[in-house]
Amino acid sequence: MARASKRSSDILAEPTGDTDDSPWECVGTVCRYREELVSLRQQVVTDPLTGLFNLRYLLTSMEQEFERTERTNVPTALMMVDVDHFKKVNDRWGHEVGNRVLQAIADAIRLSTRRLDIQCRYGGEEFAVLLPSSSLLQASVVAERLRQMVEAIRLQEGSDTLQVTVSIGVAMREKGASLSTSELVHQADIQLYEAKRSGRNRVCIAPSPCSIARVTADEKDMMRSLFAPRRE
Ligand SMILES: Nc1nc2c(ncn2[C@@H]2O[C@H](COP(=O)(O)OP(=O)(O)OP(=O)(O)O)[C@@H](O)[C@H]2O)c(=O)[nH]1
Repeated sequence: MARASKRSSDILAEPTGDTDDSPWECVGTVCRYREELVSLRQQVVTDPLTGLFNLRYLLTSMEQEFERTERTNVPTALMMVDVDHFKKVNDRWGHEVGNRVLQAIADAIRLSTRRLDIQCRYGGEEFAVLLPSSSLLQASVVAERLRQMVEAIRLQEGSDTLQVTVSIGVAMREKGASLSTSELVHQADIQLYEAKRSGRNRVCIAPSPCSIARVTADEKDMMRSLFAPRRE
């Protein structure tokens, strides 16, 4: 499972149709221009903090995958992932450490999903993963794997160890469903809200009940110490 995953740069460095002996590749100033073009294409669809795709790319990809679902009769799933109590992380450790947490979660998303999946930062401390050709059951397995992977992350901050969890909502679009991109996001968000409401650190998928978070006593102690008032 642990393997290099796709980054947005993989897709964006795709060939432009020029052949190896194209002037784009071998004439000095023109070569530089081509690199700038690739870099600009990359910036337009990439979240700079995490290197994941941004919302713009997610929405375009959802439209494409919905078309594929209509043609192939294979569903598309969406996971919405939100960091639990992230404000407390920022408040206690500062924004820079908060950013490191977001980067670590982005790495976990890359590692726990397939290269074909579209891994995005939706905004703030919320992420989205689009899973082409995936049923709700398949997506729920991926979501639970990600939940466990994030729960296992330990970030060292001075003499303290920092741990965070995520809540995840999953929804799916099948062939023939009159479900727009924003409606699919909304359905996954409803499940995400349910995961938060029922205790956080869990995956919720309609119509199943939310999976029970497996937090050990040691981890609960860790969370308590993390969120305790700052020691002077
Ligand atoms: N470090 C950092 N913090 C961010 C970024 N974007 C948003 N945030 C912070 O994320 C926090 C989100 O807080 P809330 O929306 O209250 O959510 P929460 O504390 O995670 O609580 P629950 O979602 O209910 O578990 C806010 O403090 C934002 O300032 C970012 O790019 N970097």
